[in-house]
Amino acid sequence: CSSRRAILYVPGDDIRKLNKALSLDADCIVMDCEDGVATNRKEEARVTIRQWLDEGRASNSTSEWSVRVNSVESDLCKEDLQTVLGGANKPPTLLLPKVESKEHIQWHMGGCQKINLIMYIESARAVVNLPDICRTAEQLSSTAPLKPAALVFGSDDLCANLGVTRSDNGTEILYARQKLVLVAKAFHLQAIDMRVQVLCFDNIPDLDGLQRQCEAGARMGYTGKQVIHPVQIPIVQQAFMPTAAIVEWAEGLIAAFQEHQKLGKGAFVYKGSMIDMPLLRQAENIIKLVSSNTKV
Ligand SMILES: CC(=O)SCCNC(=O)CCNC(=O)[C@H](O)C(C)(C)COP(=O)(O)OP(=O)(O)OC[C@H]1O[C@@H](n2cnc3c(N)ncnc32)[C@H](O)[C@@H]1OP(=O)(O)O
Ligand SMILES: CC(=O)C(=O)O
Ligand SMILES: [Mg+2]
Repeated sequence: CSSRRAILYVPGDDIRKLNKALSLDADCIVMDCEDGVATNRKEEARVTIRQWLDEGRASNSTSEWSVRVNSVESDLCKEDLQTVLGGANKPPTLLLPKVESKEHIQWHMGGCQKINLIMYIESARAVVNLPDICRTAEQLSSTAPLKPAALVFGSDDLCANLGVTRSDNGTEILYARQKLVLVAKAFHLQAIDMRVQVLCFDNIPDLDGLQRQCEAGARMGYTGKQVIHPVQIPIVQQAFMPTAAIVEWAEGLIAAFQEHQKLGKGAFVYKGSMIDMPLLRQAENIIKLVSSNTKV
């Protein structure tokens, strides 16, 4: 299946935006019950999402239509799950915000079926407990119906929790951003990067800033990013797809590696760099990324 490069939030109570999302090419649409929905509209969001699923509104869409419920600690989560999962058409993926401990995962692993699980890491406690959270999710998934699929870096809530204000490049949360990607890789989870802070200057979308931030995230090992507006989708999708030049380099390297193996050479020079097994693996990762990002 294709990986999630652009993950678009749509407030679950906003029918106009849900309809709009049908015409967009986001890899994953997040129908939100959480922070994009006003407190007095939570019920409206749940019911709208349930209806949307019941009516199979997105059945022809190539996007993955997922749902972000409210957090375990919010007192809204149980009702969200009952409504959102309480019909025949279940969302393929559930996003759990503000996961802070293995107990939160154990709470969720209780009662639903064969659904991908995406966990938000967005507090100091969550960053500290991250390996424990992932290990618990992995262990429980062998018997429970939720399948851990990805970690989301919730930079906005993390900043609120840390008592800092986010800068555009996010140096104040760099450690957490790097830790998340490292732990995600250790547990074979996709790492989904933070959303951009600045949307536009003088009403003109800051797409260059978005592009730069995607490239920085991709260099760290992230393979997708959260977006909140349609205009951001193609920039993110392109930034998380290796360029033609990189693919050509990787293909050439793999071919040269095979030739040198036949000659009994484990190390050789290709386009000015020393190549051995780890470089082969890096090149293979690029080819895998291209095929997982190509929708069929
Ligand atoms: C920290 C977090 O948790 S992030 C997640 C929570 N936040 C969100 O979910 C916010 C999602 N985004 C939005 O709601 C909107 O983009 C806003 C409120 C920021 C701006 O909305 P608008 O003022 O309507 O933006 P704008 O006028 O530029 O929109 C252009 C078109 O795109 C649509 N659109 C904008 N955002 C979205 C979206 N997220 N999903 C689908 N369609 C959208 C608008 O409805 C509009 O469509 P129309 O021309 O058919 O009316
Ligand atoms: C996206 C999100 O939930 C956050 O940044 O807090
Ligand atoms: Mg959040």
